[in-house]
Amino acid sequence: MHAHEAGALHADGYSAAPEWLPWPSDVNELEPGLWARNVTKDEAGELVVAGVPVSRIRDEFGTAAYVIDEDDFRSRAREFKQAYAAAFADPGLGGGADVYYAGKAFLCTAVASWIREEGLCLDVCTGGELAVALRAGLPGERIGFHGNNKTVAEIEAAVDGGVGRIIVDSHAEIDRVAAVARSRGVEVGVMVRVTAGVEAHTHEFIATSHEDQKFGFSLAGGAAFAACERIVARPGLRLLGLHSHIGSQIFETSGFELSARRVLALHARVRDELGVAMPELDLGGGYGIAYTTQHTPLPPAELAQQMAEIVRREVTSLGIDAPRVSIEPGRAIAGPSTFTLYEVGTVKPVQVDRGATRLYVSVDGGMSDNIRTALYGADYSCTMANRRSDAAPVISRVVGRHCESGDVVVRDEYLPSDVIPGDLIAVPGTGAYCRAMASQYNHTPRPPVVAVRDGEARLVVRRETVEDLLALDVADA
Ligand SMILES: Cc1ncc(COP(=O)(O)O)c(C=O)c1O
Ligand SMILES: N[C@@H](CCCC[NH3+])C(=O)O
Repeated sequence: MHAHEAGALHADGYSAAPEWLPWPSDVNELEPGLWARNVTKDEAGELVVAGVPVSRIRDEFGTAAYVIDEDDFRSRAREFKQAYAAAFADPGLGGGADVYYAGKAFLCTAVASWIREEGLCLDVCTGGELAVALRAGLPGERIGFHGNNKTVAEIEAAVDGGVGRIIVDSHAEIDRVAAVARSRGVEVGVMVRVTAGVEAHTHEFIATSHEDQKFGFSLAGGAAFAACERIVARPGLRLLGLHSHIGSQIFETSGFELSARRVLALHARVRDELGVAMPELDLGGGYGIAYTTQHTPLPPAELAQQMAEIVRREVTSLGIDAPRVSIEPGRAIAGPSTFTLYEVGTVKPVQVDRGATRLYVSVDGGMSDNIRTALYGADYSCTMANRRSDAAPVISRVVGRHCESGDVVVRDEYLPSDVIPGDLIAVPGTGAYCRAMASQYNHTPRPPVVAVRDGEARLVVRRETVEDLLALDVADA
C-alpha cells in the first residue's frame, strides 16, 4: 500500500507522497538516470531531445506520441553487445557471447534495422515479429524464435526464413518442428526452454521461471531432460542448447546465478547421458531499468562481468567446456530510450481521504498507450515538458482519457501547482512494453513513434487514425 493511501496528509493540504518519492529540490529539473541520454531541458524549461524541442514534436506529429532517442537505443544495444563480448572473450568461457534483443519490448522495421546495423541478434516470439525482422533484412541465422504456442504456419515461416534457433516449449512442438524440418529436408537448430524453478523477485505477472506457469519444460520434474532426449531422437533437429528466462525487471543477479547453476547441471547431464555436447546456452533477459528513483540498475559491463563469473564458476565445478552464452535483454535496451509526450486537457483538484487534495491531471492518452501502471501497478515519473514553473510542487496523478477509473499513467509525481490545459507532460521509460502492448480501447487510435536523432525528428511508426479503426469494421455485415 502506498503511504498516501493510508490517508497521510502533507502540510500544504495535499495528499502526502509515497515514501520513495522525495520532495523535489527543483520540479523543473530532470531526475538523473530516468531519461534517454540526449534529453535535457533548455533555459525556458522546455524538454529537448537530441536537439529537438518537444513543442516542435507536438506541432509536427501531435500528441500523444512516443518519442524515441535513436542514439540512446543504439548505444544501449552496443553496450550490451560489447560488454558481453568482452566479459566472455576468454576461450574457456566460450570465446564471446551473443545478445538477442527481445523484440517483444518494442519492435518496428526501423528498430529491427538498428539491431541489424549494430550487429545484435533478435528474439522474436510470433510470426508477426518474425515478419518485421525479415522485412528489416535481418539474416535468419541472427534470429531466435520463441513462443509457447507457435502455429505450424509460424514454424514453417521460421524454417523457410532460415531462423537460427527455435526455442521449443512443449513435446508436441518438438514433433511439429521435426515434421516441418523433414518436409523441407533441412536440419533445424533448437533450444529447450527450461523452467529452472527460480522465484524471481519481481511482479508475479512478469516472473517466468517458477513451476506453476505456462512456459518451458520443468527441470525439477524431469521434463527438460526428456525434451532433450526427444530432440536427439528426431532426425532433422539439432540440439543447440538450453534456455532459461526467469522473469523481467530484475535487479539482483542471485536469481540468474541460481538458474545458471541448475541449467548448467542439466547441460552436463545431457553430455554425460546422451553424449551430446550442446554448443550454446541462453540465460534470457530480464534486466531491470529505472522508472523512478526507487530503481538502480546495474550497468551492462558490471552485469556481464557478474554473469561471466557465475558461468566460469559453474563450468569449472562441473568440469565441462563452456557453451557459448547468449542473453535476451528487451527492456534494458528499449525502455530508457523513449518518453511519451502528452498534452494536458483537464486539471482537477480532488478531495481524497482525511481532507487531503490530490491534483488529477488528465492527458490525451492513458491505459491504451501504457497499460503497465494498471496491469502491474508499475510506478512511473513525469515532468512538465513545455515550460518552467516557479509554482509550488504538489502531489499529482496523471490519468488518461479512458472510461475506466484505473486508467492511471503516473500514480504519484510532483508537478507544479499551476499546470494548466495545453501544457505538455512527458513520461520517461516508456520504450518497452508500452507501444508493444498498446490497445485501441475506446476506439482510441494508437500513437505514433517519432525517432529523433541529430536534430531531426521522423516517424518510424505512424499514428493510427479513426479511419484505420473504421476500416476494420465490416460496415454492411
Ligand atoms: C524468453 C524471453 N526472453 C527475453 C525477454 C525480455 O525480457 P526483458 O524485456 O525483461 O529483458 C522475455 C520477457 O520477459 C522473455 O520471455
Ligand atoms: N510485458 C511485461 C514483461 C513481460 C515480458 C515478456 N515475458 C512488462 O511490461 O513488464
